[in-house]
Amino acid sequence: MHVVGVTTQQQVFVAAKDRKFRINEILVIEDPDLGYPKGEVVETYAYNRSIPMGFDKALVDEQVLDALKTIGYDIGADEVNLAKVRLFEEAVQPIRTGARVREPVFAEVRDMLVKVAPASGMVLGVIRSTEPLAATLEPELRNLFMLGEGGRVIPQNGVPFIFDIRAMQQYPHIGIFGGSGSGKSFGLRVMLEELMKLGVPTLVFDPHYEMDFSERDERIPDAPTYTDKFVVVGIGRDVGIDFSTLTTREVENLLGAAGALTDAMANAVQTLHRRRDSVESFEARVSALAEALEEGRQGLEKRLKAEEDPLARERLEERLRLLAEYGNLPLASVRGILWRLARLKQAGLFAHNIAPIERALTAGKLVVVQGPLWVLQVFASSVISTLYHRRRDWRDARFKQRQAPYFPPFVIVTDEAHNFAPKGTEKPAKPILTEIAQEGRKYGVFLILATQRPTLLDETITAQLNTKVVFRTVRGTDIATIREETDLTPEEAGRLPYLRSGDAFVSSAVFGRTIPVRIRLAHTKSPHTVNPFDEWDDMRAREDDALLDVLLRHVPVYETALMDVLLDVNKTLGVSWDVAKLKSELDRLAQAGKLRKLPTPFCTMYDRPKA
Ligand SMILES: Nc1ncnc2c1ncn2[C@@H]1O[C@H](COP(=O)(O)OP(=O)(O)OP(=O)(O)O)[C@@H](O)[C@H]1O
Repeated sequence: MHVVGVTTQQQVFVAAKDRKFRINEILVIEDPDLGYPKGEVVETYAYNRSIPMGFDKALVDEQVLDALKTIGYDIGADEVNLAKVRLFEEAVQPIRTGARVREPVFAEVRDMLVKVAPASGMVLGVIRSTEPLAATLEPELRNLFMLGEGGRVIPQNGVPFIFDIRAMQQYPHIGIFGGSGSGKSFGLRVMLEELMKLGVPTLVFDPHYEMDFSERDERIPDAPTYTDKFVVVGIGRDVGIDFSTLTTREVENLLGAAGALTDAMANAVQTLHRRRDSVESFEARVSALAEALEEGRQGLEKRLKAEEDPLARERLEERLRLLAEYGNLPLASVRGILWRLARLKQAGLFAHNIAPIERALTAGKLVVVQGPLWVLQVFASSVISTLYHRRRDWRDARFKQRQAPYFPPFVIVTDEAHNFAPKGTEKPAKPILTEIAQEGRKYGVFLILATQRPTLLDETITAQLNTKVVFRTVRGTDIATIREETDLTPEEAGRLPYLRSGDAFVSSAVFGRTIPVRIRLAHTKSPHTVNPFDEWDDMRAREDDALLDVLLRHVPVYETALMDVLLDVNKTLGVSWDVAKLKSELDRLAQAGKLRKLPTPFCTMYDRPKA
């Protein structure tokens, strides 16, 4: 391989007769005067007899052709491979044309590619186009994972990409961007496995109910198990919000998340909520006021006059007091609050507290919080604020040499991040996520935010994501956002729509340049990996088996005597079929070969299929 054509201090062309170039591969230029500069292939071209060189004048000019001839190429006869190579560091003077070029050995590029040992970092996959370096890798960097290529499972075939979690202290927060099916969720799973490996306390919001790590991918030998490293909690089932700890502002936010609040409603909440209110005491006050407003002062007074029961009198007097105090609040607003409160209660939001989450995080585990998206948003805002402040209080207290209970540093992870912190609109968790994006580093609280739509994510937050993992992205507006927010070159941005599932560019301040990565195979499987059509087929097969079990108790079944069979089917399967439905099912099973249909002289008969 040789340098050919006009060279600059940033970029050269390299030609080769006997090998093809890989995009992103690293090459060393043997120019001792310049200290053996290294660069990365950013574009490749191949020429042969049918596409001779010089054909596309824009790229290969006379000087390239002359240089090739000088070093012994037979233009037009030989196959010529050409690569545009961008230097990692600008050379102090242009590179000498004709200089020899070679593949590096691993030791020469180690510092650029590997920043931390596999045991201390997140081993996310392989750096693409580093196959030539595999032979010279150190033993501790080999055989760390398996890769999935075209449906096959293959061993690690290059330099591992290991993300130094400690570097987050300096360059906090990670963004994961990619369109549907690009491998974003898969990549997130791999990251979470690595966080569990490292024992980093992690809080995951899982709107897709997919982050469970119990099931191993049996294709991967010796895959670690994660069962004791994570817990899954459901909002309303295991965790919830302790209403009595909420400030009035937080109550307002919560109710607003159940349905937008009008100004009058917000005012009503501010007027009616009292510190340390339980959900019951707050609801009782609001609903008593609603009844009082409905009945009016005169009605209440009339009833009070006629009422003799002391308890009932007390209730009426209480209503009159409420009316005197809050009678100016519109009934519709008060009812609006009740409706929103009921919605939150129905979601189970106030039935539990966050103790299970605190316990698991303190034990260095990963906690997956599941629930419908809107409930998750409400819950996230509350739990993140509480835990962030707990961490902050501990740090601040330590700084001021005061005592405060210890709370560990932690990572917050969410998919569909644009729903939690959208650009332009307010959502319950947005203020706290923005605060953590800006200040979290100081306290050891970090974000990993995944989204299909980076353009819709709040810009303040996007700007704070110091590492961005970019998967296949097709939408032009999202590509434009990614270009603005990363150091992806125009060539790399141009490749974004064509990346395979599981390939990504990692643009990170930690590395100072974009690194192309193939994400490793996850050790565990998502509960959703079953194809939905296979699942449907399975379901139907199971239903058929249950029906056949009943029918075979009655074979041969005569079409003219179906009553007993029907009663048994209805009772055993818990259905309420009529004779026509049973007949059609018998015919369907016969057609599927699961029963035999036989005409007899008097009627049709169904029997076991022949063995
Ligand atoms: N690193 C990888 N290696 C091998 N195959 C992968 C990899 N990543 C993803 N795939 C394949 O691509 C499919 C889609 O990936 P994934 O479900 O992660 O996409 P996604 O970007 O999260 O899409 P969505 O947002 O729709 O969930 C996976 O089911 C898997 O078969």
